[in-house]
Amino acid sequence: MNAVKVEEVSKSYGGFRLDGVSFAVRKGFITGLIGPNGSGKSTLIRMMMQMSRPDGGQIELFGQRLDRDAAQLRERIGYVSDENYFYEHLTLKKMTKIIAPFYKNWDSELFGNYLHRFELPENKKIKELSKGMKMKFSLAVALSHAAELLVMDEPTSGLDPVFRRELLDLLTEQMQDEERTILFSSHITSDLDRIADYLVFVNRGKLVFEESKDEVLERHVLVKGGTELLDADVRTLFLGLRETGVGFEGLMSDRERAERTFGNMALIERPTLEEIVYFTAKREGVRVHA
Ligand SMILES: Nc1ncnc2c1ncn2[C@@H]1O[C@H](COP(=O)(O)OP(=O)(O)OP(=O)(O)O)[C@@H](O)[C@H]1O
Repeated sequence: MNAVKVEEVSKSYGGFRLDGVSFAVRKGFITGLIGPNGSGKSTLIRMMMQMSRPDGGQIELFGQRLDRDAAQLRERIGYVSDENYFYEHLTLKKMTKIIAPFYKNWDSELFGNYLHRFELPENKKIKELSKGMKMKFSLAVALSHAAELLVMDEPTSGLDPVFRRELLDLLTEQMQDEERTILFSSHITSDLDRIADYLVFVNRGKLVFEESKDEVLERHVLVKGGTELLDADVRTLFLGLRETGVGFEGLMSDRERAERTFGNMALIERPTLEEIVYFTAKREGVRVHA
C-alpha cells in the first residue's frame, strides 16, 4: 500500500525542469528523498503539499488524486519545513490557538509535552526563535494531530548535532505504529543512512533510483585502484570517477560486474550513501558540461 504515488510529474521553472518523475512512498516505512542542492526535492514536496501544481503528471495521497477532491487530505499530513509558514509577530501560545482548531484530532496535552521536550518557550514570538527552534515548533505541531503521513523537507538542516540525533530517535519512535509513514528529504545523507527504509534519489530534476536502502548499499561498490587499470572501456563502467595522479576511486552500480572486471587487482568497498550521491551527481555534471 502506498501513502504517496507520484506519477510522471513534471514542472518547469526557468532553467530548471523536473522531468517525468515517478515514485511511491510506502505506507508504514521511512522513505528518504535524497539529491544534491537544487535537484528538485522541495519542488516535489511542495506539489505533494498542494503549495504548487505539476505542469504534467499526477500525485495521489492515500489513493486519492490531488487534482480531484483533496481538500480533507491536509489534516492527515504533518508537514515540517524550514520555510516559515507561521505569523512572525505572534507568540507560540497565540499561534497555537490559531492552528489547533484546524485539526479535529488536535491533542493539546501531547503538544504541551513536545513543547516541554523541545524546550520551546510559549511566550516567545515566532520571529525571536532561532532556525532550529522554528523547526522544532513546526515538528511539535506536525506530531500533535495524529497525522498518518509526516512530510519533512530538510528537517535536520538547522539543527545542532545533539537535537538532530534526538529527532532521528523521535522519528524511529513514531514508527512503532505501523500506520505511520514518513517522507524525509535531506542532503545530509548520514541521517538517512541511519533511519530510512527506502530511498528516492533525484538529480537535476530526474529520478536516479527508487529502492530499499539495503539494496542500494549492497548493489553499489566503490572501486579503488591504480590508473593503469583504466582504459576507455573500463571507464564506461563507472557511474562516477575521481582520479588523482596515482590512482582512482570510482562508483559502480553492479557488484558482480566489478568483481568480474577487477578481481583482486583493485580494492572493492561498500560505499556510504554520501559517496553514492557524490559520484552520481558528479557524473551527471560531467555529461551536462561535455
Ligand atoms: N518558485 C520557484 N520559482 C522559480 N524557480 C524555482 C522555484 N522553486 C524552485 N525553483 C528552482 O527549481 C530548482 C529546484 O529547486 P528545489 O528547491 O526543488 O531543489 P532542492 O532539491 O530542494 O534543493 P535544496 O537541497 O537546495 O533545498 C532550483 O533551480 C530552484 O531555483
